[in-house]
Amino acid sequence: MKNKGIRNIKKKVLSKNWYTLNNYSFEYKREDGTWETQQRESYDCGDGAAILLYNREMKTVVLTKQFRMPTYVNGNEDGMMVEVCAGLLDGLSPEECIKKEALEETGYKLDDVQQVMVTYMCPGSVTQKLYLFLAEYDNTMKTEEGGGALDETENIEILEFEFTAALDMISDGQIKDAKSVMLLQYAALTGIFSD
Ligand SMILES: Nc1nc2c(ncn2[C@@H]2O[C@H](COP(=O)(O)OP(=O)(O)O[C@H]3O[C@H](CO)[C@@H](O)[C@H](O)[C@@H]3O)[C@@H](O)[C@H]2O)c(=O)[nH]1
Ligand SMILES: [Mg+2]
Repeated sequence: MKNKGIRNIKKKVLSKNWYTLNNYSFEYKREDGTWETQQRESYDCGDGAAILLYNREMKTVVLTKQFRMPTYVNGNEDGMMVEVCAGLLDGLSPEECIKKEALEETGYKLDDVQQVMVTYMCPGSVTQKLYLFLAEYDNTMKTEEGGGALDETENIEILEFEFTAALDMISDGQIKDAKSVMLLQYAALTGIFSD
């Protein structure tokens, strides 16, 4: 840890169930050189990877739809979220993870994936680092049914949209998952569908 303005970090586990909630107390060096003690709760749900599957010829993208409880209890009417395929690393490299998740959730077997960004999605309270990928797909790569791992009760619906329709879904609020917005807008900004 390289920041000389931070010292005496102490971790206390507040909750350790599915994921882990820690409280960190630490000393922070202010501009006038004095040290102040701060407390920050920090939710550790592991790092993850997400991927936008796109087909250049058909100008389509593959997305998923699933129930997300944390959104249901905070204003998302039916709790359903349209998202790019994503999952937690669970000890795999980001690339290994996203290939496994893509097969499990969408049924597409990917060989080439392109990492385009690494982001902290909620840096004030969640430790998660998220690796964002793009990959081309076509029908020959659909080797499995998809839908998510049965033992994880994921119940994932696979959706295929015209790219322009997916962008419209951001504007009209049907897509409101940050990683999905970022990847779709990245695709638009870098012109992956232009010849
Ligand atoms: N029993 C139980 N199961 C849980 C719990 N929390 C999550 N799960 C299960 O664990 C699965 C994890 O699936 P993944 O595909 O690995 O992850 P995800 O939930 O799709 O995505 C996570 O990572 C993304 C990328 O980092 C994140 O964007 C997303 O918000 C989430 O944290 C979930 O689908 C769900 O079935 C819990 O508290 N209890
Ligand atoms: Mg997932």
